[in-house]
Amino acid sequence: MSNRLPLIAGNWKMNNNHLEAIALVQKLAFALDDKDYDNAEVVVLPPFTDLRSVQTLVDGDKLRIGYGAQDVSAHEKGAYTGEVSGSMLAKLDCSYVLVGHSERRELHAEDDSVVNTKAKAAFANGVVPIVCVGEGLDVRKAGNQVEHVIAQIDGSLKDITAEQAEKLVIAYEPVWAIGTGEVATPEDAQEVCSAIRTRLAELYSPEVAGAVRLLYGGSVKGDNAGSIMGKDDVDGALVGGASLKADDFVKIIRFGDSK
Ligand SMILES: O=C[C@H](O)COP(=O)(O)O
Repeated sequence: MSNRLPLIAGNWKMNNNHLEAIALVQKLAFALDDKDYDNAEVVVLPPFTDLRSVQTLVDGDKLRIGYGAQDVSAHEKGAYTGEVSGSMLAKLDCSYVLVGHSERRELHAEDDSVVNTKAKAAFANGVVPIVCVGEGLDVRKAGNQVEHVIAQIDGSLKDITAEQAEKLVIAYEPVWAIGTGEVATPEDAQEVCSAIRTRLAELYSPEVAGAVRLLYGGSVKGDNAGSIMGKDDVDGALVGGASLKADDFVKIIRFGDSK
C-alpha cells in the first residue's frame, strides 16, 4: 500500500467544444462527492480552446476537479504559429500538461528529445508534465517492451532534476491498446510500471521513485480499471474514450478506492 494518491486523468483529445466542455465538467462535478475526491485526484485534459471555460467553472464553483492541457510548446514565446506556451497554460492555472502522447509522437514526429524539452518547458512554468511512454505492437511482439520504454524514460527525463522528478507523472500507454479495445493485462501494466519505478530509483533515488505516480492508459473502462489500478506500481489511469461520458469516467474514478 503506497501513500501515492491515485490520479485519474481524462484526455479528451480533439473532442468537445467549450460549451460541451462546460456541460461535461458540470455533469462530472454533480456525480462526484467528497469521498471520491479523497480517494483519487480527478483531472480533465480538454482541448486548448476549452481551458478558459473550464477554469472559470472550476474557480467559480470551487470544484475539486483539476485540469490541464494536452500539449505544450517547447518554446517560451515568439514566431511559432499555432503553438501554446507553458506560461500561457500557467496563466490559466493548468496543473498538468501531457507531453509525448503517442499521438503526438506518431502524428507530429515528436521524439524523446522534443518530449524532454517540452517537459522542461512545463516545469519552468510550474505546470506538472504527464510524460507518456509506451511501445508499439512490433516491439511488444518481440518482447522488448521494457527496454523500449526505459529508453524513452531516459531520453524524456534527461537533465530533469530530482526536485522536478518527484512531482512527475508518467503514463505508460502501450500504443497497441489505445482506442482499440485491446487492454494490456494488469500483469503487463505492472511489469512495465515496476521497471519504470526501478529506473527512476537508479536515475534519482528510491524516495523520488516512490513519489512519482505511474498511470496506465489504453482502453481503460469501468470494467477493467479496478484490476489494473489494483497493481502495486499502477497509481491511476490516463483515460481517453471513456472520459468523454461522465458516467463512464466516474466508474473509473471510483476504482481509485482499490488503492
Ligand atoms: O490518453 C489516453 C489514451 O490514449 C487512451 O485512450 P483510450 O482510453 O481511448 O484507449
